[in-house]
Amino acid sequence: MLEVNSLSAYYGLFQALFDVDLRVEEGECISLIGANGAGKTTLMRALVGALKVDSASVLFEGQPVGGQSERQQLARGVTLVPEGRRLFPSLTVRENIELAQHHGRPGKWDAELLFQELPALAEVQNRMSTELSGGQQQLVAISRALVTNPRLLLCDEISLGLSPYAVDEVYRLLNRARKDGMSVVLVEQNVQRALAEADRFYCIQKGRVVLDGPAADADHHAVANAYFGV
Ligand SMILES: Nc1ncnc2c1ncn2[C@@H]1O[C@H](COP(=O)(O)OP(=O)(O)OP(=O)(O)O)[C@@H](O)[C@H]1O
Repeated sequence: MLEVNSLSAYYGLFQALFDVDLRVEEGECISLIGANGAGKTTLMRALVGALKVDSASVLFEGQPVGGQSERQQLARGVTLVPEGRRLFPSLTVRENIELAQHHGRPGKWDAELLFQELPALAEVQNRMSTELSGGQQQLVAISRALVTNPRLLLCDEISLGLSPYAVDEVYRLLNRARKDGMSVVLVEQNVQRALAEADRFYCIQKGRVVLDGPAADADHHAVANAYFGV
């Protein structure tokens, strides 16, 4: 479904990614693991079309992503849940979700299905998104992505700063969406969680993939070494 071949990415003269190869198959969940500044967000931005990269280096269903806008990627079924949530503060929960739905693809996921799945969110649907707890805001951010009916969902640090209960809620929603065959790429700072949620993982260090494989068989010692670069 998604193919990344020898991807390099730059911020001006600074090279942030070096020859990254990566695959995501239909229905698969992969985790990107790495220390701060390793290049995970840069990779996500390249996948969603938000960063200019060589057009042949990222292919979604055989079509180049490079040179496409985030909007075009959304229309093709690739949606990012950005780090920091980026909800519209002047809109209610429902308005935030409905606006995203309006810009997304038609499909099964809409505001009504989400409120059915998340009764606690339904109760606060008319509140301003800024009045919600961090965990609830993150559920809104994921909901906004789900109602675009993506085939590939990219999640950047969706558990950051949340309570353990809220983290479980966030992953419960994600796993519910995965049951419909959605593919997922996760950036997750909690390595245990990253391995527990994913089918496969890629460990990135200083812009390079240094270790990858099935998450279930991951050697935690090797992952820790790859993560810290020892
Ligand atoms: N807009 C930018 N301009 C210049 N350099 C940048 C920019 N964004 C990121 N970088 C640099 O690119 C490298 C990779 O950053 P990136 O944000 O992709 O890492 P990350 O693995 O997502 O880190 P974190 O976990 O802190 O979010 C870092 O050295 C960072 O300083």
